[in-house]
Amino acid sequence: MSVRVVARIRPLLKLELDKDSIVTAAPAGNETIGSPTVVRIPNPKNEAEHFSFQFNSVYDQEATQQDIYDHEVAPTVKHLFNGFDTTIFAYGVTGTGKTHTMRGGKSLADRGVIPRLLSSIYRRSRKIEKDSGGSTQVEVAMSYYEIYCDRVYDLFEPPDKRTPSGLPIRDNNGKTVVVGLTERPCTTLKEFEQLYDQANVNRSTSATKLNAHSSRSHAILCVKVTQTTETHTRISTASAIDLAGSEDNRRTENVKDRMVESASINKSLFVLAQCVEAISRKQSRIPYRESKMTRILSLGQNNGLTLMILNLAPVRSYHLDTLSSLNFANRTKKIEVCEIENEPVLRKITGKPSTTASITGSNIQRQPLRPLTACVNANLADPEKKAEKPVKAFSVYSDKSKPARSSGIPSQVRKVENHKRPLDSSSAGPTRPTKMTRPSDPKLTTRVDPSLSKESIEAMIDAKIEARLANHVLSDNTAASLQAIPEELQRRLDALEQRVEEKEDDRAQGLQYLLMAKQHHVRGESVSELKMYQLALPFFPENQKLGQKILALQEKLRLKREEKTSKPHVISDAQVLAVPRHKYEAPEPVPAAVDTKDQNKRRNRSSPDHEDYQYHPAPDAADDSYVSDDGFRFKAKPKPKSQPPKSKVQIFREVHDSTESGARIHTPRTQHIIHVINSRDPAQIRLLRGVGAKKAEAIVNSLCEMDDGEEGRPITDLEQLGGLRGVGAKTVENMRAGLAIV
Ligand SMILES: Nc1ncnc2c1ncn2[C@@H]1O[C@H](COP(=O)(O)OP(=O)(O)OP(=O)(O)O)[C@@H](O)[C@H]1O
Repeated sequence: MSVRVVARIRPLLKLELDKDSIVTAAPAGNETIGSPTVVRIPNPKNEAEHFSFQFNSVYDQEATQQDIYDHEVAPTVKHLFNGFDTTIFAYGVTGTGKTHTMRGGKSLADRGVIPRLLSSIYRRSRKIEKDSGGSTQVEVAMSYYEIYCDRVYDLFEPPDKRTPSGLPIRDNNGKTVVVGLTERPCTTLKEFEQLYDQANVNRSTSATKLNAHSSRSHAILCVKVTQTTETHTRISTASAIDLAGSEDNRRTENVKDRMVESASINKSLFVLAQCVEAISRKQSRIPYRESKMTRILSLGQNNGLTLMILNLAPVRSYHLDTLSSLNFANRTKKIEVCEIENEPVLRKITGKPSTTASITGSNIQRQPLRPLTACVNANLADPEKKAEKPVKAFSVYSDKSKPARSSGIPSQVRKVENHKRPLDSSSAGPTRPTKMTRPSDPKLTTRVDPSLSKESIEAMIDAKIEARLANHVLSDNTAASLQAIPEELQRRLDALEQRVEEKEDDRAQGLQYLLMAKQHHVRGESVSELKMYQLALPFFPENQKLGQKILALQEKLRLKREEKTSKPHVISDAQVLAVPRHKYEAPEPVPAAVDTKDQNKRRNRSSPDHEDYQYHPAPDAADDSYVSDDGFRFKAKPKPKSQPPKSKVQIFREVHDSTESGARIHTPRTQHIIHVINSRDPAQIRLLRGVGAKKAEAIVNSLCEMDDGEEGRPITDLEQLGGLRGVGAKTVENMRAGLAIV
């Protein structure tokens, strides 16, 4: 079963009424009537041509909240009660209507997917209780948290009470869990709404140029439904995720904090795109661990139903962003997820399981919770369980167009196919490999496929270590049992865990550079783009495409410089770049041209790996494949090969000089550094030598602190720069040494 992907085109907003809509919904193929399943958008290079993207369903500007809920979400409710976990997430660029779709407004008509879903859950609960004559009890509990700047915060805790480092997440038998999250029971819709509204106040939102209430975090709501009969308990979870939107900071005009948030949002979405890319290429390693959001979302790993709502803005100003979202969604719809229902467990006679987490904000003791989208049931962990598998009955989402909606707002939901799994799985054909069906006998798992690469074996070992660590943390709730672990063993476990984290940090750093390179590429800033690729290279030293990309960019810049030989003394980005030598010499191949008219033919001509090429707006943008995961293999970060150029121009020797009036004038190099620092743009600052992502953020924070109420006070010399927190003379010297005329 693949992830169901539906697109929703939002209406024009008040300020956009004079703008033209370029994104439209259409029926598939040559049909003129029927439910739209295709998004059409012009080729930015040739408006006469149109790109078409097919999804499971497409909702145009007129679609109401009720339409989306009735057709897409309501059918999942009964599966939730049949024991399937469901995940619904909204994806899209900032300001395209994700929060509107998920949360919506306060009026009845405006209510989004989440309140409607809860309303259905409560209705169904009451019905089940009534129909069973009270022998089945249904309890609903919720947890709600956000991932802000790659840290997990409980939204039931006000920001001032949060631990700055956020809640830890752990893998438990391959599932991701947030440790120490509050879980609140809510017995009525009213109670839910109160808790939900209260928690939303704690969510990080800010005004940007594109959205007055822009979400600065990914918000994950988990609703746990526990059905208890006299003999069994069945738990399933609905996760509703409102992702933060990707942002083009030329358009948001973000500054300071917004930029830092934006970098984190863009990075996590970039990693998500990487995961989707890796899954669609069937790679053995999916880079889930490179961001908390992807770890938690676990797209393609979670069992149950997954629905992605792709939110789109219809206007031209979003053109390239919309294409990029469409490309992403196009890959996502190919992801297969496993349809495994949660099995009921025999109930212990002593009483009902509590749906209430015993942990509250004030209680320091951490409690492991069930995972979120990749739901783990308490029952799964129960080794003694021998419950019969219920017959599965739920619809399988496919890429086929859904049946035509009869009129504007149909009352009938999608036809449901029954895909029943035999009670005895051994009698059926091959079962899908899932975490739940994996043999638990260690002897069975030690057989290693000889075709596995060294890296994938390492990754497996790391995953095992992590799982053991998580088991260890999660299975022993009591302090007493923790103390029982010998000190030496604990120390070694800690060291192992640290090693895994460090590895991932390094790799994430490399990906961060690639992300920045892509951002510079989109802005046409070739020099910065090159710099970012060079910074990424030590993390992926064997990636040939990356090497070729660097060579091609160097060549492009060299040609540009030759054209500008008449201006040798003007310091520019190109001049301040220290270019390391690299072993790759082959010139970069010219990417295939993009067209849609004849998609199939073109597809055959372009790389077989890239079936989405035809949708890429520009030839350059199509050459993204270097960021895919297959070529990257982790290596310990080698020392940078580039050395500062030996012959430096004397003009840079002096930090500053004095004019007759006593005022300081700076050398071009100093001027450049001061200019970059005063831009307060972490992306620019980290181009300076010796400045990583963290330091760039620290510098911007330190500058903001310096403002002291006065907006944007600039630094005027290198002494001031050296005085900033976390900078110092050595860093300043390093920054200067990184600048030279080439
Ligand atoms: N279908 C719709 N009908 C009416 N208004 C809409 C619709 N979708 C979005 N809007 C309006 O568009 C604006 C932006 O929407 P919203 O805040 O939901 O965007 P977002 O994608 O969540 O943005 P961000 O990623 O920045 O949080 C809001 O004012 C919202 O009310």
